[in-house]
Order: sequence, then structure tokens, then C-alpha cells
Amino acid sequence: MSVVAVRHGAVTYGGRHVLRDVSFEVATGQVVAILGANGSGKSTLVRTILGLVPLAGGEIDLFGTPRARFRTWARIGYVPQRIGAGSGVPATVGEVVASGRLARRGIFRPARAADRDAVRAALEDVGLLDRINDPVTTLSGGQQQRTLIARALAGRPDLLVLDEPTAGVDAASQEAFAAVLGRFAERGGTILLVAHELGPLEPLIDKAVVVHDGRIAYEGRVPEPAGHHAAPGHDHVHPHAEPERPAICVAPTDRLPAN
Ligand SMILES: Nc1ncnc2c1ncn2[C@@H]1O[C@H](COP(=O)(O)OP(=O)(O)OP(=O)(O)O)[C@@H](O)[C@H]1O
Repeated sequence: MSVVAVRHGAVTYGGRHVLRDVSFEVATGQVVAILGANGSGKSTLVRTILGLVPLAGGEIDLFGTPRARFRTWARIGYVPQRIGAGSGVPATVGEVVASGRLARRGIFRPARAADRDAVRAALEDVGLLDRINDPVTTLSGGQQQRTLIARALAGRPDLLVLDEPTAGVDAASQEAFAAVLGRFAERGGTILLVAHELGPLEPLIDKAVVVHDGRIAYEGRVPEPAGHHAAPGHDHVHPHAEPERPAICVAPTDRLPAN
């Protein structure tokens, strides 16, 4: 069964085409990475899948249901790029993660033991249970990202959608991320993630979808970054036991430094 199916998807911003004729599927249990350069349309694609951006053309099905009729949003956990700049309210780590239970329990029903258990389990999974009562603002960037993953996991979703989860995150947190996502996938979860560079996530990826200038330029195994063989330090000793993978530039150096 396909969890996400996009057919001939098109998106325009103010009359400008940002996505054109995009078609791809994410099957149950698959881990799919959307790759591409800055501004190619990756975030727009996931935001459109989630219903945050309207389609100008084409169709999207979620769990076999046309997106317009899809109601079981609790089946999807979304991890945005960053915790927002903040509302001025110093939420604790536990409160942020508990907000991931709202779609499951309904906003007017008080949290039950099952909700509290799900929050603690999710925090344990990302290695932050000891920070449950700390304000999120006291966490490092990588720990804040792990809090967002815990929030999504607390809702016990079938599909996790992550927008550049490891961008600007320290190496230790990237490894922790990969381990958390690996466990989610092992439990049968489906993952769709946007990435600029895969890093430690690469072994998890079943399929890469490369977006270039609003179109799908490639779909298949994770491509090696262009110029990989020419990179300094690449001594070319790997046995060519596996077929060569296509070389597509997925990690160009045009990324602006994070502020
Ligand atoms: N709300 C918006 N209104 C108008 N144009 C937008 C909007 N959001 C994105 N765009 C434009 O749409 C194009 C695709 O942007 P998008 O953020 O989807 O790219 P991306 O591949 O995710 O880039 P990045 O890796 O930098 O996040 C860009 O040209 C961007 O400037």
C-alpha cells in the first residue's frame, strides 16, 4: 500500500511555478529522502503533501485517501526544521512533547496515563527524559531537534515527515537522530524526510527522490555526491562489488551559513 502518492503535482506561488508535474510514491515501511539544492522545492513538496500548501494541479493521496478527504492526521507526525523563534512562553521539554498527543486525545480531554506514558517513552527514545522539566530554550540546537522528533513520536504516528532534521545539528545529535529513526523504521514506521546532506541517515534510506528546479530529476538509490571520487582523501580503495551509483549533485555548496 502506498502511504503517500503524488501524481502530477503542481504548485505555484503568486503565479510562479515552484513544483511541476511531480509524481512519486512512498510505500508502507519505506524510508524516502527528498534531496536537492537550496530553493529546488523540497520543503514546498512536503508542505504540500501535509496540506499546508494548496495544489495548483495534480493529486495527492495519503494512506490511500485523497488528501482533501483525509482526516486521520494523527497518523502523521511532522518534524519541522526548527522550534519556532518562540512565543515568549518558556515551555518545558515535557510540554512540547505532550503537545504531540493533542491530535490523539482531542484538545479538551485532559491527559491520561497513556498520554503521559507516550511522552516519557518518546523522550526516552531520543535520550532526553532527564530534561523533561527543563525549558526547551535551555537545550542545544540538536537537543531541540530531538525534542521535536519526540513530539512527533509521542503521537504514535504511522508516517514521520521530517524537514531537514539534521541541518546545522552537531555530529552526536545526528547519530542520535539516525538511531531514533532507525528504531521507528524497524517497528514498521514509514519515513519521508527532506535533506540537504544525509550524513549518518544515509544507511536508512530505501529511496532517494531528487528535486531540481521544481521537477523530479531522479528517483532511485541514494546518489553519490558529484565530485565524490575527486574529493581529497578519496583513495579509491573500495572494492567495486556493488554497481556504481549514479552521481548526482545532492550536496552543493551553495548553502548559506546558519545564523
Ligand atoms: N511562501 C512562499 N511564497 C513565495 N515563494 C516561496 C514561498 N516559499 C518558498 N518559495 C519559493 O519557492 C521555491 C522553492 O522553495 P523551497 O523552500 O520549497 O525550496 P527548498 O528546496 O526546500 O529549499 P531549502 O533547501 O533552502 O529549504 C524557492 O524559489 C522559494 O523562494
